[in-house]
Formats: sequence, C-alpha cells, structure tokens
Amino acid sequence: MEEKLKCSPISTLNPAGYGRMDSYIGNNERLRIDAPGSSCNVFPCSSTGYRKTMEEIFKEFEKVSELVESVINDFLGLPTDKGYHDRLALPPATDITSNGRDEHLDSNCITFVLQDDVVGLEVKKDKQWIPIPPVKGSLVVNIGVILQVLSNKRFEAARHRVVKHRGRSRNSIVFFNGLGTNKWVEPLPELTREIGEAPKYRSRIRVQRVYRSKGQSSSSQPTQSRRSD
Ligand SMILES: O=C(O)CCC(=O)C(=O)O
Ligand SMILES: [Fe+2]
Repeated sequence: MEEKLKCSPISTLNPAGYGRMDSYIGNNERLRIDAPGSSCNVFPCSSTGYRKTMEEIFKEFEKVSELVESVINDFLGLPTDKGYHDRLALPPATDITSNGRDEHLDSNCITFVLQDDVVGLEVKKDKQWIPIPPVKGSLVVNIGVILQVLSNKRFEAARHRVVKHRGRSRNSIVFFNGLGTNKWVEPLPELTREIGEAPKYRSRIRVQRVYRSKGQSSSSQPTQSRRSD
C-alpha cells in the first residue's frame, strides 16, 4: 500500500496516478495514466519496465481507438475528425483483492476494455444483466454518454457493472476515448437541424471533476448538468 500511495496524483486538478473508488459492489483500485509524456503521469518507481509497457499499451489502444472512431464517423456520415481525441488509460493497480464497480454509464465517447481471465463485467439489456466473459485476444467496446448525445441517440450508452467474485482478484485495462472536461456537448448539427431532425438532448456541459488528494476516494462519475435553454 505504501508503494501504491507513492503513486498518488501529483496534482489535484489531474487524477493521473493511483486512486481508489469505493462502491457497494467493491473497492476498485486503479492507476490512471494520461498520454505518454504527460507531466502528470506517476508510475511505480520499483518497476522499471512498467512505465515502458504501459506507454506501449497506451499507444496500441490509441491506434484501435482511432480506427473505431473513424468507423463510427463513417457510419454517421461525418468527416473523419470531429475532434474527440482526449484519451485516458485506467488500468487497475496490481494485487488487488476486490474490484467491483457499481452499475454506471461511461461518460466519455468510446471505451475499450481488456479483461484478464476473471469474469465480472456485465451489461444491462432489456432489464437483464448479461455477463461479458473475457475472450482471449479481444477487446470489449462500450459506447459512452457523449457519443449517445453527439449521435442524437443513434448510438446508446451501455449500462454496465463489474461483479466481484469472492477471493478472486480481477485486473482490466480500460482505455477511454473522450472529450476532456468543460466542453459543451450537444447533438451534432449534421445529425439534427441539417437533416431536419429534432435534437433529443439539450446542450450539456461536462463539469470539471473534483478530485480529492492522496489516497482518498473520488467520485467515479463526472457531473453532467443540463443547461436550461
Ligand atoms: O473493468 C472493467 O471491465 C470495466 C471497468 C469500467 O466499467 C470503468 O472503468 O468504467
Ligand atoms: Fe465503465
């Protein structure tokens, strides 16, 4: 634990580093990593190869993310670059004992999950929880709230959770393709007024998260408030 706390975020404004999220399903530990080269990244100093490996993994995720993003833009009939490029990788810390996640929607655009061989991830469909068992060599791709709003609900965010199994640790690497904070998000004009379709959402703002310092838990869900226009 001492080693983990050495990796606590160095800035209260940027959560890169070690953190915990306490939930009723289980305590979730994570090491959050921003793009390689970010001055906010904190890596365990006892492991020399860790940083290099994580940065390589980040770059691989970036490539997949770009590909999927371009397929989605193509599908929506949008230019290839709509500007949603801010990315974060959040691999949970090692030797965790419990690692559940309450049900939630991801608040970003697209999420990529690389699971180990421990089951736990579930998605809600028609009021039923459906397990998403790990398949070697494959990634789970989740739609997040921002893409739901941008696409005027052509894509719907997946409600999901991670169920904890007694006595089994689970590790996953999660890569978030998102927009960053404090951005206005609304259905894209190409998918609404330009084609005579009513927007299903009002403008929303993504509010900067409030992060607590050193080892304290922080909220897993960024606040999204509705503008009243
Ligand atoms: O660990 C997982 O499989 C998913 C984690 C997750 O849903 C999240 O970090 O938003
Ligand atoms: Fe999630």
